[in-house]
Amino acid sequence: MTDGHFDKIALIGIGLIGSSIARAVKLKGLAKSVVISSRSQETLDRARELDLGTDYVLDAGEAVEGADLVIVSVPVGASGKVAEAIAPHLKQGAIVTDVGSTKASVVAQMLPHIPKGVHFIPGHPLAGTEHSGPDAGFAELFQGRWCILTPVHGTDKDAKRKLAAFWEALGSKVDEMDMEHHDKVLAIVSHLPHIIAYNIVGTADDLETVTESEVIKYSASGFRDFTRLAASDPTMWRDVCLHNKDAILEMLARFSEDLAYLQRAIRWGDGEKLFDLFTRTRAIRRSIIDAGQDTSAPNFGRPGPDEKA
Ligand SMILES: NC(=O)c1ccc[n+]([C@@H]2O[C@H](COP(=O)([O-])OP(=O)(O)OC[C@H]3O[C@@H](n4cnc5c(N)ncnc54)[C@H](O)[C@@H]3O)[C@@H](O)[C@H]2O)c1
Ligand SMILES: O=C(O)C(=O)C[C@]1(C(=O)O)C=C[C@@H](O)C=C1
Repeated sequence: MTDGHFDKIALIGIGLIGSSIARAVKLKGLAKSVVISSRSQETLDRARELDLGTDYVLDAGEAVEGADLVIVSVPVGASGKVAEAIAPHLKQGAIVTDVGSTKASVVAQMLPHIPKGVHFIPGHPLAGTEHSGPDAGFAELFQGRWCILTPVHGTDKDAKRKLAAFWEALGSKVDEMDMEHHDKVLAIVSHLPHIIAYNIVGTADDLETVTESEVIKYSASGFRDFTRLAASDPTMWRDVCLHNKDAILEMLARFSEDLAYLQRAIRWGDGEKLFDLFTRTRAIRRSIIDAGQDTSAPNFGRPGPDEKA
């Protein structure tokens, strides 16, 4: 097998991430066979209609028989049960990975079930959208995005290299993190933004009853752009919140302290504090775009022709 290629890949879960992997593997010819497994016959039938793989099975254990690479792409709260189901069917030397948005909990759930001689290397592609299901995926999803691996102690270096090469073949940049550090970083850059988006949509909806007027109807592009994340899958984000609870609560506390600072500056009319904060944070947002991390609206946030940079 050359770098990034595997004879047989098994995809457990074929939603946005699983189907994006399937499409990219097919486009780049990274596997001789791709077995797709979903617990839902309807989802499996749709995956077949979309021609995402070579074989389609309901039973995850059957799917991983003889597989060289197994990728678990299910809500993080389900990863332990999937690991338990596939464990007896994994071949020696196989690589098992996941794509879960939290890592410490996934490792705690999956690692106890992984047999000796099988390489478990947790992963997380920092790429996605607010959409779900096999129709939502696209081959380019991972292009130019980070994929974080959080190897457990004693991980085989050759297996790790093969998995990193696979993600690089999908277009990702690969880095490694300790799983606890990953969960803290993702709590602020991903989990908190989703929680805030869900929350503000709820607040706006509640205000409609309080103001006895239509609030959401008059929301403009700012509200729409800010709350895109609130369209994300409830099952996925329920699980993220429950399985990264400590890091999320720590970041929520920090965020609330900073919000109190902002609230106080508004209450006391401290325009200088507000201006300084907004200037600093706008520069940070622009640096994210300049670093090429934001592909949603490449020109969004850049200074207009009449704006000072
Ligand atoms: N959506 C994103 O932007 C994104 C980005 C990076 C990582 N992830 C992670 O990828 C994983 C999959 O997310 P997604 O966006 O592809 O979700 P999705 O809802 O699009 O697909 C989830 C898949 O898991 C299956 N599934 C659901 N519950 C299951 C269960 N209890 N047992 C077995 N299979 C089950 C579904 O049938 C579906 O095939 C999650 O762990 C998520 O945290 C998501
Ligand atoms: O772009 C989006 O809509 C996403 O939610 C993708 C996103 C994120 O950036 O927060 C969401 C969850 C992940 O685990 C990784 C990426």
